[in-house]
Amino acid sequence: MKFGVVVFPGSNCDRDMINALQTDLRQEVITLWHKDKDLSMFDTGDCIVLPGGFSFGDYLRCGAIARFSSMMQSVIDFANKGGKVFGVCNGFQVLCESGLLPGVLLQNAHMQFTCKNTFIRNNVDGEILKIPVAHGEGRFFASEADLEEIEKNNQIIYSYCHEDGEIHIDHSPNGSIKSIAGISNKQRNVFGMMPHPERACSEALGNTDGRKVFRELFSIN
Ligand SMILES: NC(=O)CC[C@H](N)C(=O)O
Repeated sequence: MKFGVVVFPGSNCDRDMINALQTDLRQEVITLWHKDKDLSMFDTGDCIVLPGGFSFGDYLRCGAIARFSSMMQSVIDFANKGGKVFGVCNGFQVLCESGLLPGVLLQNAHMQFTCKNTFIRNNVDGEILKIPVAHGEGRFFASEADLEEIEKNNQIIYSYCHEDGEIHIDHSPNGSIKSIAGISNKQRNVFGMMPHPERACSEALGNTDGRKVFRELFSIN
């Protein structure tokens, strides 16, 4: 399986993502520039990754400008053909802005940028992972109708929780509705999450829980 990592002006987690995929997970990675649009080297078994950062300086709203880049039009077409797309942090914000995922990421409830380890629960197998967050606008919100759909289709892939697995708003770093840390689309080929699994893939960093996220979502070894 091949991964394409899209770089926007202001991306700052692209190197971490490429390094985690290549070095820690031993995957083939191609770096993509936001002004290009060619994805012909990927097939639908591959994955396009939108990394974290401050694309276009977070002006207007996080992800609102990146969503109009020529590469994003190709990424939307790729997703609509069934290709896998994964957005982390700013990448998640871009996916919501582009309509590939429902909902929106609002400013954190406490109005501050937060950078710390959090615990998240995988809602498929209940596994609890320690993964860091680093964002100012990570409070997931969706309309009542969208939220009903998201829950009905089991699209909440990760929820913030306590180390023991309890889900309560107090354990959320940003006040997300339903403690949502990550969701998928209904077809399960587009995924977005605020925590950064690529920052937790190396033994040198003292945490390899992030590898489990990539393995769970993309069935890689
Ligand atoms: N690390 C990131 O991707 C930051 C995301 C975003 N720009 C925010 O502060 O919310």
